[in-house]
Amino acid sequence: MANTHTDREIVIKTDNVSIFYGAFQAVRNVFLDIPKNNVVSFIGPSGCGKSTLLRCYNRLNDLIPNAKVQGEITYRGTNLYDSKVDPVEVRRRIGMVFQQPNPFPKSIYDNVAFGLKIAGFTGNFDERVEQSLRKAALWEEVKDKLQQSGLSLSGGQQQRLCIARTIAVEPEVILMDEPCSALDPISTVQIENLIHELKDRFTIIIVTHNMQQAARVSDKTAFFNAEAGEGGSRFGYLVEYDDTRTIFGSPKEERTQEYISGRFG
Ligand SMILES: Nc1ncnc2c1ncn2[C@@H]1O[C@H](COP(=O)(O)OP(=O)(O)OP(=O)(O)O)[C@@H](O)[C@H]1O
Repeated sequence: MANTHTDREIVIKTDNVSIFYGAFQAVRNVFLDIPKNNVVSFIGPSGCGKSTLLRCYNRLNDLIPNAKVQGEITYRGTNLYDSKVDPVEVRRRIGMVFQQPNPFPKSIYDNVAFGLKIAGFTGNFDERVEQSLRKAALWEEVKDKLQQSGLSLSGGQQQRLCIARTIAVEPEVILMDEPCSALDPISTVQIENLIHELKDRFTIIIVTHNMQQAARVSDKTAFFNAEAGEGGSRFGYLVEYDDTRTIFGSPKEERTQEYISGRFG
């Protein structure tokens, strides 16, 4: 039977990628393709390199001294690490939402408009700000107070504001690094519902510690683990990557089964 997920167009290819911090190898030999309009979860025990790999997809590791990427990451056929590629343009197309909501100390309106200005947007700002806040399921709550500080919002609203800010510049991919871990359960459900709606327009990669969340929101799940290598230091590697229902229902690897059933990690 045809697999609808893997038959989809591939947006990002991860081809034998290893990532180092100085001499320390944090991630080893990862192969992993991200299909268009899928939600892909990265799960695994602490320190297995989920965030490290995620940050490579929009070259945020460039900002970490000593970080080095080996192998090839291609976005729509272009090597993201080619010397001709502009990391600022990469980050416009591949946006990021962080664990702690981090609005700018500016008005709600300006939080969304700011990135547009930087990106050189010359269209109708009011319209784009409203659209972005609507897509982030925040408009109804803030439409009468757009000039109030973004910091006056609740944590869950701040996170949706950060999502609005990210989608305003119309990226194709959104990276989310534990986007709900600082939020209460109701805000978490709102963000999970939002992720469902956003996948019609965006491709989403989400790092999460919450396995139920991975099972609820994602089409595909990548399970990573960490193991001691030569010299005793621990490196992260991809154990198994498949449709989420397979990973949580009938994984091929024993390590995955142990992890999802709570026997380690
Ligand atoms: N800036 C850095 N400099 C040096 N080592 C780092 C840096 N960031 C992460 N590491 C190391 O790389 C390894 C992978 O870390 P990473 O944060 O990617 O794992 P993770 O799976 O996302 O963990 P967690 O689930 O705890 O967030 C760890 O051993 C970590 O200590």
